[in-house]
Amino acid sequence: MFLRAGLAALSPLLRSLRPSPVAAMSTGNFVVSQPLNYRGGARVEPADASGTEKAFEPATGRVIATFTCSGEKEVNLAVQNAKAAFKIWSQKSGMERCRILLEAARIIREREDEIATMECINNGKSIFEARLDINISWQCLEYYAGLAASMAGEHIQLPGGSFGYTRREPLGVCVGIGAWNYPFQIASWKSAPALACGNAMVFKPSPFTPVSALLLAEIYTEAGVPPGLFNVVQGGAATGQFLCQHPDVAKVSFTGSVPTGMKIMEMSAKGIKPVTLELGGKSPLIIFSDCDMNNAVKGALMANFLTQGQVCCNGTRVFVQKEILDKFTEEVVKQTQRIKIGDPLLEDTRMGPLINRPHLERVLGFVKVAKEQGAKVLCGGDIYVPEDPKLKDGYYMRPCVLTNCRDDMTCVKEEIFGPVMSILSFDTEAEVLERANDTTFGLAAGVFTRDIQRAHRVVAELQAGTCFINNYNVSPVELPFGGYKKSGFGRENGRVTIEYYSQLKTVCVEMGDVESAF
Ligand SMILES: NC(=O)c1ccc[n+]([C@@H]2O[C@H](COP(=O)([O-])OP(=O)(O)OC[C@H]3O[C@@H](n4cnc5c(N)ncnc54)[C@H](O)[C@@H]3O)[C@@H](O)[C@H]2O)c1
Ligand SMILES: C[N+](C)(C)CCCC=O
Repeated sequence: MFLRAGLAALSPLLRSLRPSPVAAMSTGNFVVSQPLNYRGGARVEPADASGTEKAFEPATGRVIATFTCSGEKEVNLAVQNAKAAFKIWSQKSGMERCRILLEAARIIREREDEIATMECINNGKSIFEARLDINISWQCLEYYAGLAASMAGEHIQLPGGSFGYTRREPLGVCVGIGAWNYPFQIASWKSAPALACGNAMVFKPSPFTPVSALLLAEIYTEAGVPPGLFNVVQGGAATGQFLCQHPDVAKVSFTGSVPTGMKIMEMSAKGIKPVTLELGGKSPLIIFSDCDMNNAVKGALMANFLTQGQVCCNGTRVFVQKEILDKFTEEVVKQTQRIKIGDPLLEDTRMGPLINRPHLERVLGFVKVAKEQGAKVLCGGDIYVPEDPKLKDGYYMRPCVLTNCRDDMTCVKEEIFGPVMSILSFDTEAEVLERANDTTFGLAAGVFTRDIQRAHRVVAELQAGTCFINNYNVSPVELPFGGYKKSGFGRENGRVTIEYYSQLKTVCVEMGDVESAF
């Protein structure tokens, strides 16, 4: 223990002697040189393979890694490592877990720039946004560290001095499967509550963004978790299936699309495993004529263009009350055209490339269909080629604002997952509520109005798990996040998530004699 304390005291000094990894990283020169699997507290090459994948730098179109997808044997090794670590970790007190998670949060904060840079290179989001994501990530660890120390059951008095109590116990080995739009943040949102509750985790990032979860794994190890407590396996559907079907996995937490979520639920049902599903959306943003126009315009941009529009909870159906439609639209277009697109590692860039070529083409395809169905493109919706020659093969497009939209158009009904905002107009509150709720999704919704009674009345009627009043896409870790309807169930963040990573044991204690029925 003293040795560990001594090393911990020395580690800031040792870190300051390391060459800064950030200084060496810029767009166009990073390649992955270390194994991308993490097991037993170290990076490892997978023990077997189920194919290979390539990871790209979206800003340049360069391949940064060709890696082996983990097969059944590697998945099993990761689960067995997690099982062994679970035995040690689950015996620790909440306070002991709290200290280690706080140390991990501190290291993330210290390495924020390096992690954010890695996120930019592999995902394409701007460094400005990536820093926000990493910020939210360490806050999430801090938040659950705090809850770890105060997790407790109940004491219930029974007749005759007898009593009962409840214990909140961990589940065991939990699996996290992530999407590519918030790679580090998703890994943090899943692992922090899981570990705080005393579980171990095997995490599989999206094959498009395999890199940054490894940094989190290394940080947990440096902070002092037992080797094997947080493991990373790589791959796509096949690797994900091995994880979900593994008999020693107690829970699956999934972030991704609705069709994959259905498969995860089916597989988990066979093993009676609880699942958390954080799925897609097509969220409404309702702008009433009495809104603060400046804030409403800023809110609409926040609701549509973060991470190049590749955000699950984006408010892509922007309903604007008729009286202010023209003024609002004009201002939204003006501000959208000002968004600086380009190299995501430059400080003034606010929009980088989309995740890959097929996805860029898919998003442009949605714009094409929108035009064919009668929508009008007010700006963007086309490929953008930055001046810098090293970016010419990147996956850039101009953010798009569509008007003349109708509720039955494809661009209004389907999740595009790109920088495409559809503006619709409405007359009355009752009408807009009906139209806003007319979707199979229910992830998020927003309302801009100065009328406080209307604001609360409207959100009470909106069928969405996360609602914003006079803002959009902010995500304090203290607030639960998750969906209604086909956008999934279970929650991430907030106190309630403890319930999704633990189980309740009831203990009934007799203080007298047994009154037998026989
Ligand atoms: N609600 C949320 O919190 C949230 C957050 C981010 C993204 N999303 C949603 O994610 C989608 C985009 O992400 P995506 O394209 O990575 O989604 P996806 O469903 O294609 O993939 C998500 C993850 O599932 C894995 N996977 C794919 N098939 C699988 C299978 N059969 N079994 C097990 N794992 C499998 C993938 O490899 C990946 O890691 C969008 O719909 C978006 O709205 C939701
Ligand atoms: C941090 N945001 C912007 C709320 C996004 C959460 C994850 C959804 O894709």
